Amino acid sequence: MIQLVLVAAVLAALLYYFCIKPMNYWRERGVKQNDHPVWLFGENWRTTIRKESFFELVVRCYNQFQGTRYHGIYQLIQPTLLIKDPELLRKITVKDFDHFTDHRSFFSEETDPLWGKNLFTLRGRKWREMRPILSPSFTSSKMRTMFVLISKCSKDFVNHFLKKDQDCVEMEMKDTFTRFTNDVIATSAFGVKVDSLEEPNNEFYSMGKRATDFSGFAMMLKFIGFFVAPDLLKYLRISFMDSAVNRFFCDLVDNTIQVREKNNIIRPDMIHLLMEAKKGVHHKDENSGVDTGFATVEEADLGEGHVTEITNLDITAQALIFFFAGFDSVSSLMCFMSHELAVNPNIQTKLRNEIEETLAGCGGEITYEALLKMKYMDMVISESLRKWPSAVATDRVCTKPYTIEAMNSDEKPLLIEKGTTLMIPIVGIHHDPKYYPDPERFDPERFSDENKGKIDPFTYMPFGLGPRNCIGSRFALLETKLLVFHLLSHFELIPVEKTQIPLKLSRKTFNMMAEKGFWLGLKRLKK
Ligand code: HEM
Repeated sequence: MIQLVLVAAVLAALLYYFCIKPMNYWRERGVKQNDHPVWLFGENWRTTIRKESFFELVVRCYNQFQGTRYHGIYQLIQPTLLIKDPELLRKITVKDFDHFTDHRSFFSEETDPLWGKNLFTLRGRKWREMRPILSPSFTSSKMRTMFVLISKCSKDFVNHFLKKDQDCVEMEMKDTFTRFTNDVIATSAFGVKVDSLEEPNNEFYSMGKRATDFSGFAMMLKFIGFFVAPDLLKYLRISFMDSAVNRFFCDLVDNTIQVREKNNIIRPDMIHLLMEAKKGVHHKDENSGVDTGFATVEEADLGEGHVTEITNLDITAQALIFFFAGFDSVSSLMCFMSHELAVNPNIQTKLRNEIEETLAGCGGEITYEALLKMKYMDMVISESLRKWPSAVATDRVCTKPYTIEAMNSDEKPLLIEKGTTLMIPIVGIHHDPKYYPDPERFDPERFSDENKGKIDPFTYMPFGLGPRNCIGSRFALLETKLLVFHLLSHFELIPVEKTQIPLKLSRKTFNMMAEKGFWLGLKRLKK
């Protein structure tokens, strides 16, 4: 009997400690929070039972407690401070960046070295060392070099469909665009040439799909496990990534490095820069400080004669995060943009007119400079990223205690403890009518020369904010512009029977996917 009581007491204590107590974290600090958070699941309950997409979750959380600058939520059992006020976002991501240098990570270097060592997950000094090594891969001069590689992939892509000799080709765009982004990142990050439309089952593409497949219930459970009890998973040596995928990418990078070293091959790609860094050679290029879009943080002072030690595993980890981001986020942007162009034919016509004028202006062959000068292209992409940001939210972890001073009588100074997670609700802000009237309307004019000056930079953040923003934003934009340029030069994007209008988001995947896929028709233009 005593044993039974003891077991019950221990269970009750565990239940209280793990399920109930964490859900009072914000209340105890006088911060507004949901009165009845779901034990153990917090705000993630509806996504777990697939009643809500992550996009919907972020918008719903953002809209709680209107008029406050921040409030508390629970991501599973993790207390998270959701920041809504643009000025506070500026402080956290730029001015007082020193207190919030890290992203949250639940991967361990031991069980998932490729996830644990990549730039997104790296923390503190390790991140400060790695970011300046990778930044030179994305400067304007590197983008000019990439332009040639990406142009080739874009032309191959369009030719593949021109060869079909059909007036209209109907297809699911996520699969199609992912094949394109796969080939682009394969050549520019890994130095590998593949054509995933002509060879649909090539190993690079299959492994990429396996590495980025986060669908399914088992994956959902794994995610929850990593979130709620990362140490337990580490102890049990459960890894996030499939071991075959790990091996494939590690072998690929090892072999590439060996062949290049043996044959003295120099290719202007990311593996080359990392190989140089491994030897202790640092490339200084324009913007080689941490380019944030809003501020430039100089390269970290690592001390006299400091040489960052880089292993082949580090190189693979960085190449893999580039691959992951390039594979999925960019293809999502292309899908949403194509959908909007298909359902807004007047916008598509205006963009095609600009494409034709630009092409005529540069003698029938698009140049890097001419592409970058296209204003309407820029406006359409900016609006696509506003309405459908591939990353619906991002985060920061407090690395040094920080106080948010009170701004009005409803607030008290709030001490943020080291280790606290903060959410930057990108999609919530992008859909706030206060900043973007009629937010569901797709309207590139919001970003015209006349209007864009009115947008507060801290209310537009598809690539995040401050020194920890997206390192690949220029690359993503260049790739999307080139693809759309070549595509619209030859085809009209049209809705077909299977096109879902209005588009609904899938509740089954972690990444942004359309519930019924992105079905569209490519109708050949009569020339
Ligand atoms: C449309 C495409 C893309 C979108 C919307 C996107 C968005 C983002 C966002 C929101 C973040 C977090 C920023 C923050 O916390 O402030 C991020 C980080 C990152 N992105 Fe992207 N991204 C895209 C494409 C790419 C590409 C093509 C690459 C690489 C080739 C890339 C590499 C990275 C890396 C390495 C980080 C972590 C940076 C760090 O922690 O220092 N992304 N991205």
